[in-house]
Amino acid sequence: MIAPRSDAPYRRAAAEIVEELGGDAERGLGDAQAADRLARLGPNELPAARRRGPLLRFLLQFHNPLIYVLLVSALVTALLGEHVDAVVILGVVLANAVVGFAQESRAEQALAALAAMARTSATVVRDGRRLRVPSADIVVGDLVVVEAGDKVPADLRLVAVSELRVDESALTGESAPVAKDPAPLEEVGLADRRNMAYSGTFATAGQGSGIVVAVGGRTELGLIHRLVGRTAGVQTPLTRKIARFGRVVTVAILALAALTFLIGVLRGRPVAEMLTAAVALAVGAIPEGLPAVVTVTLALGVARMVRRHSIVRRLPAVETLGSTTVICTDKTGTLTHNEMTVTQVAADGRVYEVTGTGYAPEGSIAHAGGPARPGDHPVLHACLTAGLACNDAQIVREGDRWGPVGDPTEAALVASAAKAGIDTVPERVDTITFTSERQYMATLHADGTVYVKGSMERVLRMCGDRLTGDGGREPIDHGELTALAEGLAEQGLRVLAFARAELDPGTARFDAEPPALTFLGLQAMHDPPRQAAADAVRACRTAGIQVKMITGDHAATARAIGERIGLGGPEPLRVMTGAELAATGDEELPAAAERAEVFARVSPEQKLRLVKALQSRSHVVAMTGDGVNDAPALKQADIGVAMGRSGTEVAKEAADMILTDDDFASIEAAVEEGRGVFDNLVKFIVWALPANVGLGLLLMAAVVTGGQLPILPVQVLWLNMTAVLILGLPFAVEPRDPDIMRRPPRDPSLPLITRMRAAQILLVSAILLAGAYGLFHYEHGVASEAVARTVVVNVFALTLMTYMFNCLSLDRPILLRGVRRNPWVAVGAVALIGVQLCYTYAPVMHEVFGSAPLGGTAWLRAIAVALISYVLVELFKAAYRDSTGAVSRTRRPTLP
Ligand SMILES: Nc1ncnc2c1ncn2[C@@H]1O[C@H](COP(=O)(O)OP(=O)(O)OP(=O)(O)O)[C@@H](O)[C@H]1O
Repeated sequence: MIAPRSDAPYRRAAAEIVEELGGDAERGLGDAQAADRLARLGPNELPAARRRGPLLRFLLQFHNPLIYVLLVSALVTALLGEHVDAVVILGVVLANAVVGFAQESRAEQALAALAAMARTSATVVRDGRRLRVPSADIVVGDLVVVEAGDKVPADLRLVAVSELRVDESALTGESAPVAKDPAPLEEVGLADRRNMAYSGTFATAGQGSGIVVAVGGRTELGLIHRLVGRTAGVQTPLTRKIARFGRVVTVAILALAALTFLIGVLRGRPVAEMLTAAVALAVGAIPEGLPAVVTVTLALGVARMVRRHSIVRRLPAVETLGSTTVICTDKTGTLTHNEMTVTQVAADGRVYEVTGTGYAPEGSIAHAGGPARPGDHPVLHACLTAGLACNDAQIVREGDRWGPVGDPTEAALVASAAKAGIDTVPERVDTITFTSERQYMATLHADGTVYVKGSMERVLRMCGDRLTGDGGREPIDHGELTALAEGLAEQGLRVLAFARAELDPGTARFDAEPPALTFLGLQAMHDPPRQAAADAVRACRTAGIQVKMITGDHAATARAIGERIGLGGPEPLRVMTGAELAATGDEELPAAAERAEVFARVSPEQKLRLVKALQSRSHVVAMTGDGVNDAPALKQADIGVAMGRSGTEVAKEAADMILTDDDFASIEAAVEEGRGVFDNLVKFIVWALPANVGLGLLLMAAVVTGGQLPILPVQVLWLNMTAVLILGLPFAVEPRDPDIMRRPPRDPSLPLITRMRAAQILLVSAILLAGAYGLFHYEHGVASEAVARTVVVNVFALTLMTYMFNCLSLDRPILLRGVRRNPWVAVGAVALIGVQLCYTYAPVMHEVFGSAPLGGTAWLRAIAVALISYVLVELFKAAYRDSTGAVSRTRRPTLP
């Protein structure tokens, strides 16, 4: 890949590099020094993929078969001496390009803004203090700290590590994490990649620190990036499908236009007239605006989701969200606030009540109605001390509130210890960190004491006896303690168990596992459920979406919280534990996974199995996760959702969507937006296509029956420029249907345009054909050709207007309510009437477009067609609604 150079940083001693870069391997750079380097050398960003310049993007708007047709026809028209027509066509082509350019730029801007939001942050040491800064602000010489879950923000020459493992697959394709083991500061050591951590890779375990040797485009990732030059597109499966549909239709219509031309000429009609007919046909029938509308609607949907706290990382997720059938969610932080407060402590056979709220170290500990001074309750004292000793968190005062720094579970233990006046512990010399798999944490202190805390099951297994009030020990009764813990968990409390052991003072390290322990007690903490989450769960149930809780917590805690959030509705919750999951074979798992609402004591690996099991039952699964080990499940899920606040960079990178507020309600909101985007697209397409089909049919009918052309190319262009744009616009800002979350999820295998919608499109096309063709011949009999053509244009414009009202809901009549919900509908209607009056009466329009003034009865006839169309479509919708009876009624998804 990249030839190793003799001066490559991994071939040099870290100390030498630190000196050369003017850094400090302990205190890092100074703030001012870092700011200066940032200003001088620029941000730590990969050079943006070279974007096409605005001029090129504008010119590309002309790269479109329809535009070619128009340009050729402008040329032919000019050669025929019709200069006005030629200019009109060119004007329309230009306007079309401007509109397309503007829409595309808007979509790209929305997506660029998103990319900026999804940027990562990193930990640096500056002036001896650790800070979290945007990765872009990192400069060469910075001392960077990475921990499990972090993305390495720049190329680092490592100076110190502790069990650091790095997933370098982004760089090397090798998926097994690489153990990092740099040479000491002054040495070169093995002179290989183990000395380094590279930008764009992920720390999957342990931690380490290193000096930044390269940033941005100068990192190894940057070099590769330059070689590959990837450009991120705005395409999704849907936009691709629509673009393909557009291409097929375009080719078909061009062929049809050529055929029409040939038939006409063979029948002896003038070539110029047939050319005009063919051009009008091509212009009228090709749905040229469709792909742009789809892209813009998706981009607008993405922008709305940001306002509702979800950042979509991959555009296709917007489409998938609308068809989500199952949401698997974490408990802590997503369904609850992740604000832990210890409310009860069980020690020495007693249960103590702890008062106080939040993380404030203010409150008291009471037993049997009286205060319990820790001095009189040595086991209680030992249990609270263990909570403070085996702990990496702090509580800090912010204004008049106390907040946690670090793991909220641990911060709660700091607060409970403080309430008993315990605030110091012996110096710590070694640690076994907590992981969800390990389920405990252990610390070794200078006086030889080992403190352990973790889940009840795990800690009890390590305990041989328990501490008694007189300082002695007695055998433990597992059954009794388990019952005690479950009693607390059933109240929805998160229960941690505490234990300790004594080693020889001066022991410096843990051997593999902690020794046999003495049980101290339990602390149970309250984590208030989120009210918004409960509402959102209810909304999901109504929308036919199952919500499942997946948690590492105890089954009883999970069940109690699940009940409070309303996961099972009125029915009792079905809980499956990780152990049951492990005992269930791949064949039975899908059915079991579908049945249960709560999965407790589940490991991240089991999440992956669960997603696959649900998908095997044709579910579209959204899954949340925040840890390093959640990444595979997030990738496997149809919608991987990472937590913006608590999530690791690894999880965010694997996810399709990031919640900025970690709240379950935001997932529900995103699903709602996803459904809305889809709905609006369908509405727009169902509304827009009849104009194309109707115009195509009208022109073919005229040529086949040998009559005069009922509409000229410039008049078709007029309709495209006015009616289609003015009336199409309100669809872009159309609010979601109020009953959008009362429908079942969309079946992703269904086509965008179902049979019923296709029938509706054909119905309106037929009305347009009959109305325009009939009135053209009638008017032609009593008035001039110009008048007859003006009537045809007005029939199209007015019918598209009444049809817009039909399409505001695809299944319910909502004429007035629709206007109140979306005032742009009224604006569009009034504007359209305005421009049509201008078209009909302004002399300049007569010149340019060949229109003519209409009398009152001609207007009435055109209006009649529009109204008849409105009524017929409403009847059609009603008939369809009655025949299925399904549309707006709640329906639970049918479970096999
Ligand atoms: N910092 C910690 N130290 C020791 N034990 C812990 C710690 N945090 C949690 N535990 C114990 O481990 C169990 C599992 O915790 P874990 O963090 O895996 O659940 P969780 O992933 O937070 O739950 P959720 O999936 O709902 O977010 C908890 O029930 C608790 O008993």
